[in-house]
Amino acid sequence: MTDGNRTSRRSQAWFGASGRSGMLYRSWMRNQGFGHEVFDGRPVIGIATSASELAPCNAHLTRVAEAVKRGVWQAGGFPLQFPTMATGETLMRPTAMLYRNLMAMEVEELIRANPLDGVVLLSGCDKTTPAMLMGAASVDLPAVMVTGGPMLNGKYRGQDVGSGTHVWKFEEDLKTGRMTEEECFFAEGCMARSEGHCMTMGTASTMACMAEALGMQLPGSAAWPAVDSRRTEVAQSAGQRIVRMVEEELRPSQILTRRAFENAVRVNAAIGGSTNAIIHLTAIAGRVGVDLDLEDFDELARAVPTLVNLMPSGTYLMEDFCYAGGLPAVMAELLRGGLLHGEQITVTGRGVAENVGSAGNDDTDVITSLDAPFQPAGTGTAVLRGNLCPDGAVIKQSAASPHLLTHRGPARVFDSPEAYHAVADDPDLDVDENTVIVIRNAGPKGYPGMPEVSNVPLPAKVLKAGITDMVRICDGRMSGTGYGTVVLHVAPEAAVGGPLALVRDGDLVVLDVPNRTLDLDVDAAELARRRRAWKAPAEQHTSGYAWLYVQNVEQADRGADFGFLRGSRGHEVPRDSH
Ligand SMILES: O=C(O)[C@H](O)[C@@H](O)[C@@H](O)CO
Repeated sequence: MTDGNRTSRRSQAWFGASGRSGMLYRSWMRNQGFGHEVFDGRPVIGIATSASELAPCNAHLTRVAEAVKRGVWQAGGFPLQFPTMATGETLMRPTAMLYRNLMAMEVEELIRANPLDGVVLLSGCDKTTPAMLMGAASVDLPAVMVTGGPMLNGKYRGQDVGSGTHVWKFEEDLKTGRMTEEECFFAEGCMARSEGHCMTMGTASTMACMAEALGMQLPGSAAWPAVDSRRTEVAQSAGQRIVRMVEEELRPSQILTRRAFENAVRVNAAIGGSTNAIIHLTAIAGRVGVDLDLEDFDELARAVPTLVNLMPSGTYLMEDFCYAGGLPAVMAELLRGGLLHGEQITVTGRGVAENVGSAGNDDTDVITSLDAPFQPAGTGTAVLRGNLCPDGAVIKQSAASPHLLTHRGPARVFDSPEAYHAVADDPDLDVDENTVIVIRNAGPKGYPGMPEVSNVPLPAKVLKAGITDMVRICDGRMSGTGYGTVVLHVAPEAAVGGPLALVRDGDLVVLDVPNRTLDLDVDAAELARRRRAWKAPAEQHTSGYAWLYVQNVEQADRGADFGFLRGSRGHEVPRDSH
């Protein structure tokens, strides 16, 4: 080993200590059978894993951790695996998003409090990936991410079915009698054929791609299926690489620069990524002091066509994306068009261009070119402003119906998703295809946690008439696997008195996505009168974590992080414990 930094390493403040403290720090570790040599100043690498049977997309990470460990040992480091909390969206109520910041806080504190020189972050789904990145960014020790990989493509009766995306489709089929309960029950299993996260371009796949686009995971990592042996190989490489990163002192603050975020925003547009990426990237940027606002997402993405033809915007699934060349093929194409910062440093210690320069595209149906893109530039996720969303709102155009992107229709307002669900199947519900369904009080403070409730199913009456989409507006989020003409993340949210709180049944809503506006056609004096009469909803929580969350969470346009968690708090060695 050519490493001359052994004695100055952070972990040596524990393991290199003399007297009582050193004995305490080393002795109990030896109950795991480690010999004295592991304390000799070699890089001590934490392997943070969100493995949990309650977060199914993360359940296999213990196996991935074994490969990382192997790599760390091979490179001369000392690997120590530790669990973090896991926030799986499919089981956690009211939403895993309520716990993203808690997990980020836990990751940050665990890294800082322990004798670690670097960390490998293992995560498997949409909230665990940003939570790990947020926590690690706030500590700023060398860190590399390994995401758990997508499930194999769903297969049902000869057709590809996508996790999430087909849940919404099958729900409609059930409502309109095209499918029976038994068929749905069978199809459930067909959508989850292996370990891994959603194999659509939902938020898990998107955030895995974002980690790679930001330069925080090794090139090509995002797309390998969870069960592919190359996922294990890449995990082993990450284990080897983190040891070198510690020696090179390559930290997240050098990787997560404004340019890295600009790359990620453009890659998100090219892959037709989840709207949730906007919230998570904003929150991660907040941890490293990078200014990234909603307008950046719109402006940077406008020049980028959607290149990747994956559900929910398109046809294919993550396995196809992987075999076509995965993210390196997309990034190579964006570089060719001058749309990425090629010199931006990544965890490899090299720039983006060097990492992906030679990547080829093996299926131009799945990953299209800039010359013949799947969808033209400017049709990705748009940021809206107007008197209904002064602090912004977003809409994923590629997953919406083109004919509804310019729409004027009467509002039908529901104070909660439950209020809507209670009447959605009523054949006499006073709605038609022009109605704009407004769901409010689903924002960060209002629900709380900003759940994925915005893409409510269409009213049964409308579905039965053969209508497949309607405009919906909400201050909540939508699953990255979802689709429809749904305006999301309306800020400020209704629960803090945002204009969404003032909408009444019958008010005309004017949506103009090409001009990026969302307005309520009600005069200002009337809105002011309604505002004076508005009363804030009663507090739902007066103690506990949910109370802490509501007190501190910022609005969607700020990334819904806790205000007090913004920025980096570094990795200074804490005081002795005995
Ligand atoms: O945003 C997403 O992709 C979601 O959280 C999914 O993981 C979940 O809704 C299941 O489809």
